[in-house]
Amino acid sequence: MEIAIDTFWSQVLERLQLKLSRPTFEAWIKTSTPEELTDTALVLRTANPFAKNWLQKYYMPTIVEVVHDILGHPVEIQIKFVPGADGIGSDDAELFYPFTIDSAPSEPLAPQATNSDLNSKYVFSRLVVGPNNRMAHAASLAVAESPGREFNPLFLCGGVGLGKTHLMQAIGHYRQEICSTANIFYVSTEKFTNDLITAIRKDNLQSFRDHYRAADVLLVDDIQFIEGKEYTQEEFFHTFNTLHEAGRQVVLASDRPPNQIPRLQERLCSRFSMGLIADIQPPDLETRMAILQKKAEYENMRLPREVVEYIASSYVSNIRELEGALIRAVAYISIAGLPMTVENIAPVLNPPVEKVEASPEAVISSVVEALGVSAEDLKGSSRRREISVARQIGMYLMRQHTDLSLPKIGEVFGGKDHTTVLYSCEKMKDLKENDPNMAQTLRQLSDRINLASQARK
Ligand SMILES: Nc1ncnc2c1ncn2[C@@H]1O[C@H](COP(=O)(O)OP(=O)(O)OP(=O)(O)O)[C@@H](O)[C@H]1O
Repeated sequence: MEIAIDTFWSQVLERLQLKLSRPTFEAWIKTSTPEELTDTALVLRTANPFAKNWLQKYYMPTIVEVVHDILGHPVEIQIKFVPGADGIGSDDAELFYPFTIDSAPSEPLAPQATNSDLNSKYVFSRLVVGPNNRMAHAASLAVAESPGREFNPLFLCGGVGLGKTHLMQAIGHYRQEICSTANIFYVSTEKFTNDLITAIRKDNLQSFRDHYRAADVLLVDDIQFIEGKEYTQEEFFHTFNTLHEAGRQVVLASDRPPNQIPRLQERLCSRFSMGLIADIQPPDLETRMAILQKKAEYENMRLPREVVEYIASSYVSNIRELEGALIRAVAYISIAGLPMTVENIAPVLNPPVEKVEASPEAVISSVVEALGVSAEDLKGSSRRREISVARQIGMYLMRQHTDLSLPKIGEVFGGKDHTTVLYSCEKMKDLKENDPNMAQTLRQLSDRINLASQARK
């Protein structure tokens, strides 16, 4: 009997959903599509190369069994991934966890074994997956399902508040669920260092070593803070080697890739880079909206779409700040007894960052320090891309943080015309709204200027 491909696939999904865990189903199966079904073959297309690998390696027998059951005869199953055809990298790529504001939140995975090192909220099911973190999510899930195999270490890197800790701890929770006796250690680099210092002080180095080397999965957060700590690096090197050689999984999180961590021993740098470096970018508007919606669902809040869009547009580069803004807005609305509208929440959200008046010198030196150009470059006329972008950023920030007129700003930048200053300001304003990376850079620079200026007051 002939069966329509859509009907067939819904039946497959229905059955696989019962056989597989939710994150596995959501990440690997639900994102795949059947491309062709004949009497003898089924061709499946996956959403990313990880999914192809993973389905082939670990889920083929389950898929074969389910397909056989539905069709009543065996077929050959081919799994393929076509780069570019899946929406990876495209702006409108769909999210892994579709949900609507009116639906009840789906249950987070109930951990069967709890681990007091881990925050119970940082599970895969609470994480929104968008184009910004899709690869990091897929790699984390792969590591959680099959630690110590392919990506060892997994090095998660990305800016502040973008979900590195969340992903890392989700690996820990998921692994602990699969294997309740596994030793899952989550530790900040600071705690690792402090434990080491205490062990040395108490002349107890062996028990420190025994402890960390007993990990089945070692999750180390903020590894960039190991920079320059020679003794910690030495000890971590040996811990890392022992675990790696024994096929145990190491996951590291950092705000920058290993080769950009200053004063990191070469041998550690090369070890940190030998697995997979998965970066997390600032989320786009659609993903930010999805994050707010998901958060609201878990808190049992109903948010009008325009409110979600308004908050998501105001906070671009840090998900922690985005969540903080939502909490502030909700608290204000409930205390004031007002309806949840954009007009009502605007006063507590705007401006997200207080602007502090700064001197032109403070702006210049912040740009120089952060972007690695010289003051002469900023005042000169070089058209090299990194210099001209730094100059435009400097002009924009000077407009934001000082009272100088456009011609005066032009003077500070080595006698540029006021139309050049205006053009730079407009361009940066536009990029700030549309380019999450630039928004993050401008935000960090603004924070730096604020801090420097407050310190001087
Ligand atoms: N994709 C996401 N979906 C839902 N929530 C997210 C997502 N990414 C981050 N968050 C939430 O944002 C907050 C900050 O995330 P997290 O602490 O993991 O960031 P981080 O990158 O480790 O930050 P830091 O650099 O400060 O250590 C957390 O509450 C986390 O749950």
